Amino acid sequence: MTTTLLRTADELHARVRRGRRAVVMTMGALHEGHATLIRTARGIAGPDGEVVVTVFVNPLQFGQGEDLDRYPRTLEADLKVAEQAGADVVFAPSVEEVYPGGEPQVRISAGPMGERLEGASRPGHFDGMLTVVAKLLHLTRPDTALYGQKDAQQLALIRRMVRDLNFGVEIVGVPTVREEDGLALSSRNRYLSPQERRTALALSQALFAGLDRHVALEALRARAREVPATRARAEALSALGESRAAADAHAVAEATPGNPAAVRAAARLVLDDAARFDPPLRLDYLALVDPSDFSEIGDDFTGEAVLAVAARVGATRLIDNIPLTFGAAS
Ligand SMILES: Nc1ncnc2c1ncn2[C@@H]1O[C@H](COP(=O)(O)OP(=O)(O)OP(=O)(O)O)[C@@H](O)[C@H]1O
Ligand SMILES: CC(C)(CO)[C@@H](O)C(=O)[O-]
Ligand code: BAL
Repeated sequence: MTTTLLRTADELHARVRRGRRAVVMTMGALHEGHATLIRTARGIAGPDGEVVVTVFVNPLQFGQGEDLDRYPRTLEADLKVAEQAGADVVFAPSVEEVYPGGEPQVRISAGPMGERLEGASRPGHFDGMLTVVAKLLHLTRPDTALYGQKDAQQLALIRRMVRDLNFGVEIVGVPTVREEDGLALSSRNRYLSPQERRTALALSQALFAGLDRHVALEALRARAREVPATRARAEALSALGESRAAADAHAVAEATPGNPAAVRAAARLVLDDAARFDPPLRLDYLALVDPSDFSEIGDDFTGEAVLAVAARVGATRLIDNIPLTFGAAS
């Protein structure tokens, strides 16, 4: 398969559409995470449809002092990755092509969800991101658009925009692709020195520590449901001198409340440790949130949640997250 490079909206519009169109939006510097999105898009579009990959470093979503100028731009290599993964078209417009009148005066507002976590650390980021996503959806007119779970808040906001503003496009989320040691693939990983990369591993390790604690507590919780009179049982076992069994039954009885706090604490321990590494990890946030609005979940929360982390290592800011389900088994 040969991938066609298009640079202008006119070229894109002149292209005769065929079958189902699936779009993957990127800022370039493509890696295996992007390739996975493109392969998934190929599967959705099928052999008779088409896959369009956009490559555009959007100035609108970068704040002052962020890495807009040094963000890697590697179009030649990107074309090869896109082609190998099955893209029909790479649409790589210039800034002037996307914003012909300069910065747009009318923009999408991300609302309250866009002010939390990433939005609090990067004011205006999500307005700029949604504005370009809206433009790219209008330019590429896909049936389906795919985004990575790695940028969970971005994915949630795009879903919200599409629903709230009736964009009429299917949004598909793709699970995070990781290195073998757990580090989430990210274009910004290429900024890291080997020492910084070692420290950066703490992000995913913290999430997995939170996940391990979560799995253990959910198992206890499920057992608590099976044994209704657990506290009474613990006391009875204790009275009989069965101290280990009593301690176990006690843990089951106490497992129900406080799971989110315990998950946060387990992750936090790993991050606190990494704050003492050389170079140190500087935590921006660790949060356990409801993915429908990215607000912190309470101790009695049940359903899908996201454990999210953002931190700086040297001059590089990285994010990662992991989905967790509370009270799954009933
Ligand atoms: N490791 C990954 N797994 C799955 N999807 C990913 C991964 N990394 C990026 N993506 C997705 O690829 C799309 C384009 O992302 P982008 O070009 O910003 O790459 P990135 O690696 O996230 O870069 P950055 O370092 O800027 O965060 C987004 O939908 C993003 O969520
Ligand atoms: C969705 C996106 C391409 C918009 O610029 C960007 O935020 C990204 O690469 O995740
Ligand atoms: N990967 C999300 C885009 C950004 O960091 O600007």
